[in-house]
Amino acid sequence: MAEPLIRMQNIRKSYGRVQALEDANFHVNEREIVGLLGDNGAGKSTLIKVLSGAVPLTSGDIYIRGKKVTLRSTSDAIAHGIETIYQDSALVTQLSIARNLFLGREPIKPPRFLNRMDQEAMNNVARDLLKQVGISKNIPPTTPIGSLSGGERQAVAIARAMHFDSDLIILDEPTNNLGVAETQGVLSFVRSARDSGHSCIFIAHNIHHVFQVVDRIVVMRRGKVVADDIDPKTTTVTEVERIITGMSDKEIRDAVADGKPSH
Ligand SMILES: Nc1ncnc2c1ncn2[C@@H]1O[C@H](COP(=O)(O)OP(=O)(O)OP(=O)(O)O)[C@@H](O)[C@H]1O
Repeated sequence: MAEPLIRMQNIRKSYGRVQALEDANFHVNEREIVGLLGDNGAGKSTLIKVLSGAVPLTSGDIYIRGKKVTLRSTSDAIAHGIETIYQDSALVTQLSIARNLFLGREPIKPPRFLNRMDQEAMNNVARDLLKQVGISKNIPPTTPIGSLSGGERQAVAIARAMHFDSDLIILDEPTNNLGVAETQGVLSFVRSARDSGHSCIFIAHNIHHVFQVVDRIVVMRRGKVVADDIDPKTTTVTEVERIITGMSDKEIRDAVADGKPSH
């Protein structure tokens, strides 16, 4: 079988005496959207922070396409093609969509020694990207981020990750505080990221949003991954909720072995 894009093996993370991750095993395949679910304190954010280089792991290994990597910082993770989009995705509200897409990585116009940003190149790329994620209608790339809705801002952050060729885009609660139409927009941006060859990890407390967009669901409990191959097409929301909160570890093992949670 092909190596997954990302494999995290026996990951442990302790914060003093708190064991946030306990031998967690997790993987993401190429072109796959994985939904990461779990109750408060289950360890989702810690797992993602370890993968995005934001916190160091205590022990365990991370592989990208089968090659072991060490992620010492968020820039390390970005250099390895892992981009994390938080709710407030570090966009600068006063700057245009185009400038935000290139923040810190602006193209320079020739002659290079004059060090002038290539505004036209940025606008052209921005126009294409906005079309790809489906928000090009009547929104010019020169529009300041401050005048976009929450959903459109998420789209810009996703477009940025797509343009800079992130293999894995991690979305931490991207639909929080969004209305129904905006949520549908964000879900479709996530699908377009997958369709153009990217993988995504999608974390959301709203399990219905997860069901609408992911290819596979992974559930964490008390620092461990307790189910990692739940198919949203053949499993119900109620069954997944039971795995998140209700079932004993043995019940989950039996249910996952049967391919379906028992009733
Ligand atoms: N910086 C920290 N210092 C100490 N303990 C922490 C820290 N961050 C997380 N923890 C603890 O680690 C455990 C896992 O927390 P984590 O935030 O990863 O869970 P989560 O599944 O993301 O929860 P939520 O859905 O509430 O965000 C919890 O017991 C939490 O209190």
